[in-house]
Amino acid sequence: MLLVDDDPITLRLLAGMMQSFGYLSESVSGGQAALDRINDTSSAPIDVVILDLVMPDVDGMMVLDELKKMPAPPAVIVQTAQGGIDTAISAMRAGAFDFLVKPAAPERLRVSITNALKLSALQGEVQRLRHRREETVSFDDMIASAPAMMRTMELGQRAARSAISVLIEGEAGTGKEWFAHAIHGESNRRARPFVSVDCGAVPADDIEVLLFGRPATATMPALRGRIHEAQSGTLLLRQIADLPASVQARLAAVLEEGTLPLLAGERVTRADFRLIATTDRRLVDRVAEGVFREDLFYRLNVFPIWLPPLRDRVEDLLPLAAAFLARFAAEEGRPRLKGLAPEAEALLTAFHWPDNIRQLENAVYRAVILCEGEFLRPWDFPQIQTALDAGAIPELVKAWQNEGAAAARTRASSTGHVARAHHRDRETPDRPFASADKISPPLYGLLHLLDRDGEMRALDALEEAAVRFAVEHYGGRMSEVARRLHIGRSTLYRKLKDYGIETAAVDAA
Ligand SMILES: Nc1ncnc2c1ncn2[C@@H]1O[C@H](COP(=O)(O)OP(=O)(O)OP(=O)(O)O)[C@@H](O)[C@H]1O
Repeated sequence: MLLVDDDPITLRLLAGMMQSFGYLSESVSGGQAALDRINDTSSAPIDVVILDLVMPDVDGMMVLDELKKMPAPPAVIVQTAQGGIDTAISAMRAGAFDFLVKPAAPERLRVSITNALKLSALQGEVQRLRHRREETVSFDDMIASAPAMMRTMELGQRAARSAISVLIEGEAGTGKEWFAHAIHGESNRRARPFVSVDCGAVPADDIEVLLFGRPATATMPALRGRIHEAQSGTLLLRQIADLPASVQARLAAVLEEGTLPLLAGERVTRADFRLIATTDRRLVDRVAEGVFREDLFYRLNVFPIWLPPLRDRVEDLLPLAAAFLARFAAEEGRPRLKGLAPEAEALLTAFHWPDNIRQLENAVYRAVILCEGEFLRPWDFPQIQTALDAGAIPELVKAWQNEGAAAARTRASSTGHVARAHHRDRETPDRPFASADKISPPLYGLLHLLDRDGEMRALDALEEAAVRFAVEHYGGRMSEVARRLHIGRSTLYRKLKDYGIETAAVDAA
């Protein structure tokens, strides 16, 4: 979040709210400083700006005008002391996502931020998919801001500027095909064909004809190969390690001679395609094993790029999950779905994702289908939980789970509800990093005592979270909420008002 206001007190208030909501925020005191920060590509990208309209020098409207010129500007929530309808209309016309009158109620601001984040994730995803369809994917369409990806992206951009052959290696589902699209989309061949062949998916007997075509015979017409179709564009050979030996030899010959395979009656044509090959097996090992031709390996390995696995780019995990969630929520008609609950984020972060981004995409899809509330919770990711239970978790998390399960069993056996409590505990590995702060995990674990910087959250923020949870947990039955919290109903209603918690109380009468 970027907080922009010339009033230091407002900035402090907003920063406090952001901390209690669990968002990372930065504050600047003027419009120009805000634009400088948003344009600063060396720092983490800004998702949402909370912008004051009335500021000296560069004011909020000028900031909005500048942001409109950017290809992918952050969502802007405008905040101003002027509540006039004209101001609101001008700000929305200038591209603001929402408009709040100062001082905005925390709950109203939180809803606005949640919606803004959802929208920006969806917009990004829509743009990425459109680019994919139009074959104009660029590196900007890749969700990749992890340090481990920076060098890789730079290599990809360099490769895009020439016609050099590229070998992309990396575990399954790391985004190799997507990366190849980006190289093509940023090259000067972007308007030319992009032809993709999955060497692992085509039967060995057919791949030669598919790739190189065949002249007409007495019974069959001539067939152009994929290699001919890629002329002047890009040829992507996926799973190149699966190419049968005879086809490897032919491909090596085409690359050596630099001419397209002749179909009957054609003139010799110089081969003019950029070759990109991908593999999830180390090609050099395949050469050592004697199953991949060394000469072809050297022809392919001119510009090798290694895509790191998702577990080595944890910074990208939650943005990827948010983008997938936005897409699937839209596709599946779940407009109420707002995002990932912090416990679900912790669960995803603790997992090691052996099948990488594709696995994350599938897990989020499944969770969107399973989810019945507004936020994806740990129990919407049953397979990930099972995998974690199976021992694929970091030692830190494992230690906490054992501790949590033991605590749950002790507590449950003392109340005679062993099965239910254990089940709950398995369903809610709520604070996987809790052992780091030496706090024994609560059974339901929805209350985070520490903020993202590892500092204690303010008491009123904790109280607010507890009240919110209680209202949700008891389905808005206020007498039950008050009874469980050991407070009077009037105290409860005062707290609801103080914290701006809107409820449709079912027993308010
Ligand atoms: N940086 C990214 N941003 C958004 N989506 C991505 C990104 N990288 C990969 N994906 C998505 O993840 C899925 C897997 O990507 P992709 O098919 O490119 O992986 P791969 O490494 O080629 O897989 P395989 O090894 O099985 O061929 C795809 O649906 C793709 O859209």
